[in-house]
Amino acid sequence: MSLEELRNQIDSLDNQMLEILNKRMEVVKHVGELKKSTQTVIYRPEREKQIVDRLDSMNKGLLNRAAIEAIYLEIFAVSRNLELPERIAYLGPEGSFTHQAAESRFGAMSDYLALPNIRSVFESIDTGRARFGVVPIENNLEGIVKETIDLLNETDLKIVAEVAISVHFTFATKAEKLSEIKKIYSKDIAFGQCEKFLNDYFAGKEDDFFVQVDSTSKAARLASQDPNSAAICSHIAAKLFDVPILFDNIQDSAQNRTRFFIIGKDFINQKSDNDKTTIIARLPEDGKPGTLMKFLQEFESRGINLLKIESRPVKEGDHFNFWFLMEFDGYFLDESVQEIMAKHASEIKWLGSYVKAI
Ligand SMILES: O=C(O)C(=O)C[C@]1(C(=O)O)C=C[C@@H](O)C=C1
Repeated sequence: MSLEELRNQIDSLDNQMLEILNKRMEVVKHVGELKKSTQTVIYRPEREKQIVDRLDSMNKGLLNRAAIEAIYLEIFAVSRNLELPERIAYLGPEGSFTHQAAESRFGAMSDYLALPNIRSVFESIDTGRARFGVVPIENNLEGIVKETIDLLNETDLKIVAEVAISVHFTFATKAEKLSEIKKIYSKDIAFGQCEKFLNDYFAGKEDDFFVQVDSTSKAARLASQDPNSAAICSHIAAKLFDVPILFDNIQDSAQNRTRFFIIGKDFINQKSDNDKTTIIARLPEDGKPGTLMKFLQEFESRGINLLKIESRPVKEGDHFNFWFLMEFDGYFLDESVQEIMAKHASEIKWLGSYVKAI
């Protein structure tokens, strides 16, 4: 068949797809009207997962799961915007890994708001400037992002979903030679993830050679303004700010992944077939041995699989007291989870139950 004939086939299929997509949007519009009249939330991550799972399981064609998911995330984003445009705040500026995580979930069509720090993302949701926020929670090499879990403890915002993306760092600079570089900008966590590279090329430099900034894309912007500096940043940020990439993939591990939370106000997911729950536990500070162990046994005895436990200082008085962020398999209304939540009601703050992505 000639190229022209093949293209004619594509045109005809595109016409059919457009017609079907418009039909889908008609139905979505009705869903939006229904949700408006019943005041229910638009974004339903568990329903989106169900749709992708179903399509993947019945799929017999050339598309793989990742391709189906990528196409449908855009369709969902367009659908949600048709139902009710909702703004998404993220730790910016544009080109940050958080931006990449936000786009991987909310698609290119959503209305985004880049904010300078994690606290302002939380505040934007609290004040209604944005409906959802995207913030980093942990990296598999560096560990937890303390600011995010401290803010989850301080505020009443809930976890709507989790997203994980692979992190690749580049070393970008306008300098012609490495010897011309007088400082390197990056985020604390990124410096930590590129230690081997920094030791190979910049061992023995003074502490002020490494300048910590709020985000890796801010680092790229600063490096674009000063040819005697460099940035450790994402590929997109280097491109966005026009800073040439001198070295690519400089991270210590090829398996470098960051996990992000999508947070929202007054948000409760419906149960899916694969949920995770996050809580904060403030156990009594009576100094009795075994308090934490007894609490953990509540999970073990009910067959609940614990996934994570992180301790954070209470920051009151001069004691060494801690609270714990805990994650486990299951949905908050599961009978076994409810038993623990009821028994320890005054000690537990529920942060959300959401589709497990990791
Ligand atoms: O099923 C819904 O609740 C919808 O609003 C429709 C729809 C979709 O496009 O299929 C859109 C947004 C939700 O996040 C989930 C699904």
